[in-house]
Amino acid sequence: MKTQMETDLRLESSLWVGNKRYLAVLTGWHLKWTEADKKNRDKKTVSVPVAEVVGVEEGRVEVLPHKSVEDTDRDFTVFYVKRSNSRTSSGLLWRLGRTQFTCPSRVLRDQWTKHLRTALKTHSPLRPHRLLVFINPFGGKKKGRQIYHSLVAPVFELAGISSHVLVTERANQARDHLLKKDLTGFDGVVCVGGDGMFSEVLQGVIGRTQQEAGLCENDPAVALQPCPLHIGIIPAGSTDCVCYATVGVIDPVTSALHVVIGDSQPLDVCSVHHGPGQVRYSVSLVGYGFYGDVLAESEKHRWMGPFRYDYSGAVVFLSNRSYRGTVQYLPADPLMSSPRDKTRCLSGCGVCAKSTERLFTNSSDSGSLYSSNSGPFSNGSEDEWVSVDGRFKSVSLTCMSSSCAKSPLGLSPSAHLADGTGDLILVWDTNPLGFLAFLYRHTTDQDQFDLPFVEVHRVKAVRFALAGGGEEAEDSEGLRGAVDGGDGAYVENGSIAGSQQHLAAGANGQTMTCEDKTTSPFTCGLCCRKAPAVSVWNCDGEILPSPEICCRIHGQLVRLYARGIEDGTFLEDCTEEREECNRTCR
Ligand SMILES: CCCCCCCCCCCCC/C=C/[C@@H](O)[C@H](COP(=O)(O)O)NC(=O)CCCCC
Ligand SMILES: Nc1ncnc2c1ncn2[C@@H]1O[C@H](COP(=O)(O)OP(=O)(O)O)[C@@H](O)[C@H]1O
Ligand SMILES: [Ca+2]
Repeated sequence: MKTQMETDLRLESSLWVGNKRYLAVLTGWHLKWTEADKKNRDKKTVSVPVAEVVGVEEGRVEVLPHKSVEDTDRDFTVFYVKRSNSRTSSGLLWRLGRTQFTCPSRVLRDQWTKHLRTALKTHSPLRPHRLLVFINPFGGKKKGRQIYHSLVAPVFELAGISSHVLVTERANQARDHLLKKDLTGFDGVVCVGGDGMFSEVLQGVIGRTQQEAGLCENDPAVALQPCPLHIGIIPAGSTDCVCYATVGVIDPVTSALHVVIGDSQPLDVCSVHHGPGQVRYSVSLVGYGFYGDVLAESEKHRWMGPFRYDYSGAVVFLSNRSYRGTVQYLPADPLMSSPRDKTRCLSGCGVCAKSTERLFTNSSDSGSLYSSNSGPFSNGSEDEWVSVDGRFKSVSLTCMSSSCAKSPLGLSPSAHLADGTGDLILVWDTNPLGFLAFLYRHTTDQDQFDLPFVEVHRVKAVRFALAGGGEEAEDSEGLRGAVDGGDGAYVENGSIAGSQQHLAAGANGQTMTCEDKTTSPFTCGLCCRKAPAVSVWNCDGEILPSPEICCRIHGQLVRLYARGIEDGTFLEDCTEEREECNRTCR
């Protein structure tokens, strides 16, 4: 049955596209046009959901690479999302589709543009009108500014979005701006950069929301307030994992289109409490051991650009480290899903949809995870925690698959973007060949969890402590203790990179100075009599100063301008008209 709105918006006319006549129909939900002068079986219909119309302009208009307008009074141009057939990565590339229609009269042209604009307003309530854009000019291959101005700004302009653009001059400028400045009137924040830049925006947006709600974000017991501002990511970094895992492709135009049509993807966030009053938020990797060491090593080679991770990965792999620790985790409900169930979280994911209901109605998944009068390491449901003590190559927690170009299925291929859980991956100490096999499987579709020294658990919270109170670190030969007032592992003279003599963390904020005074703790690892006993945590590309942490997953705390990964397989062999297909072709 048609709604009143659909009836009001319905328009049907015979229009021309080039030298062919089409029957064009605007229903409440779709704009369709079908060739009029062909026999039935040859007729092709193009159908665009109104929600995917980017803009409507009078005249014959072009936008990319440069804007040009031929102002004729019987023409109008419709811009919309067009999916590209090329399948180079896990999701679908979006392009700006454009069709120029010619009407029999100016009156009819004005009727079409008016109806289309009304339909857009009615169907896409989350389309942004005003955006705050942060560009990191130094991220990735240093092309952030160019990417924004040549590929993204024209699309924003076409969609009638007004953007306030800030090119950052220092690290944490975007975070500080979001925490302190007036944000009235902005619908969303867009970051042009990599995961580090996204992380800054995440800290700012979540922090600001909690400040305004009067909540203490440092207390792991507090149920955090979901953030009203949407976040858009224009990929221009090195790993771009958050973009890859939520869109499926690293492509600035695709991401810009998700922003302008006001797509909305909820995202789980992990709060990582790493000392009294110290919290950071992560959506992808919280990793100790291998991933922490790779990040610490890579910071010294930023000049290499994205290749620094390959180089540092090789250096760290060759240093063959493993670390002792106690990992405790609070398992998620095994009936909901499992990290080994071979499903994938795709656009419109049923597991995430069910979780929305559960997360916002069931208090046991939100506020009462920790009782507010007890610390994060002791709470009402202590007997539910599982404790594992041992020596690990790596300990990783991820709220999403964390897929990226290096690993198209990610650290945990069946993880969900918005189910309120994270996946904890424990890789026990093993021989270098075994660990290489584990790493290599990330680049293929082989199951990286199907190895005897790997385990994976779906969890709601995790705690990590140095085994034996960090005694092993203090005992390490080749390291002599030096108290430095609480900075953490691999802090080089108080900062992460840049000095000659390095320090390694001991327990309780104590750091150790390497006697050999080599430039890097990792090359040192090959020459010191004993390797450092403590690694660092990699929190979405930032090094945490303390090895002892407590993490809690907050279901659907933020929203991205994205819709999850679209499964393109159906488009290729789809014989239905797009509006009949209830999968990707919706
Ligand atoms: C023998 C082949 C080995 C290949 C191993 C592939 C494993 C890849 C898993 C990558 C997970 C990425 C998780 C995301 C981390 C980012 O937040 C972080 C910062 O990114 P950016 O701000 O864009 O610089 N990136 C990393 O920590 C890099 C990890 C690279 C590990 C090899
Ligand atoms: N203008 C700037 N100068 C130096 N560092 C910056 C600037 N703007 C942002 N940053 C920092 O740069 C780091 C890396 O940025 P990112 O965009 O993630 O690039 P990449 O993916 O190459 O690491 C982030 O941690 C961010 O805080
Ligand atoms: Ca999740």
